[in-house]
Amino acid sequence: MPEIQLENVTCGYPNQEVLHQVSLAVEPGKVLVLLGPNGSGKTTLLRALFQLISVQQGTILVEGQDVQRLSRREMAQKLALAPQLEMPQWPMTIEETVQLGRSAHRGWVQPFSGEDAEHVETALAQAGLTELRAKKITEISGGEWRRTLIARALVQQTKVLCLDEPTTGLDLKYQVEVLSLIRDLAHERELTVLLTIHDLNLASCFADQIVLLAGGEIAALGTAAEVLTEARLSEVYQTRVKVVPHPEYQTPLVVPLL
Ligand SMILES: Nc1ncnc2c1ncn2[C@@H]1O[C@H](COP(=O)(O)OP(=O)(O)OP(=O)(O)O)[C@@H](O)[C@H]1O
Repeated sequence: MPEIQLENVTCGYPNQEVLHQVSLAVEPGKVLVLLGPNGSGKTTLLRALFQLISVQQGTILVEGQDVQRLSRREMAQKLALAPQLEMPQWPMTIEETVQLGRSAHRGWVQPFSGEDAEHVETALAQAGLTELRAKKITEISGGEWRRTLIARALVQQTKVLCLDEPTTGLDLKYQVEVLSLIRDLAHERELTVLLTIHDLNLASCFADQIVLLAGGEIAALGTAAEVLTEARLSEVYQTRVKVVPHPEYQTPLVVPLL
């Protein structure tokens, strides 16, 4: 059974329908990468999955259950999101922010357990934040904040992890570290990952499956080699590209032509 399944999903905003009849499935332990030009509907798809916007038609299933029937708490135990646009509001520390990710498991009033603390330690280390844990989130860099959001999602210990542009603002080392970590968690611990990204070459290296969105519809779905073709990318992104074999791996490398 797929961990996540969208069946003919149509959704959007009061003044604009964004996704039209989108169907896709993510198998357990796989990394599915959503690609597509600005405004193609990637974030809208994640918002629909998390019920932040309602689905006008179709269904979204998580572990075979309709998300519309799940309570907020059940959702938070099944799905974690590292959002794209959240801004740090209060002068909390990085550690306190990451601890918030445990609330779905212990509720707001129960004390923090040893198990909660262990998960926080692990997530801080995985996101490279152990040394920075005491820093106020209002006084950290954009990349440190991005890693804090990823750690807060990891600490939820859900089976499904969704990340909206997780590498934006990260330097090269952390782009590779974050995506390697997420891919390893998927392949070794059966975490199911759905992420959006603009870097076609990172998508090519790290995705098990790619969905290319264009104008709220699926333009292509498959492996990197199946989806990332010169003709399709040039058409969808309206710019010329060359696709060559990666010098080290069996994945396509996309080079823009000026
Ligand atoms: N809150 C909103 N209210 C109304 N329309 C919105 C809202 N958020 C996004 N849209 C519109 O929905 C469409 C899809 O936006 P979405 O954010 O899903 O695209 P995206 O593929 O994630 O883009 P990007 O790569 O720029 O982040 C766009 O035309 C956008 O203007």
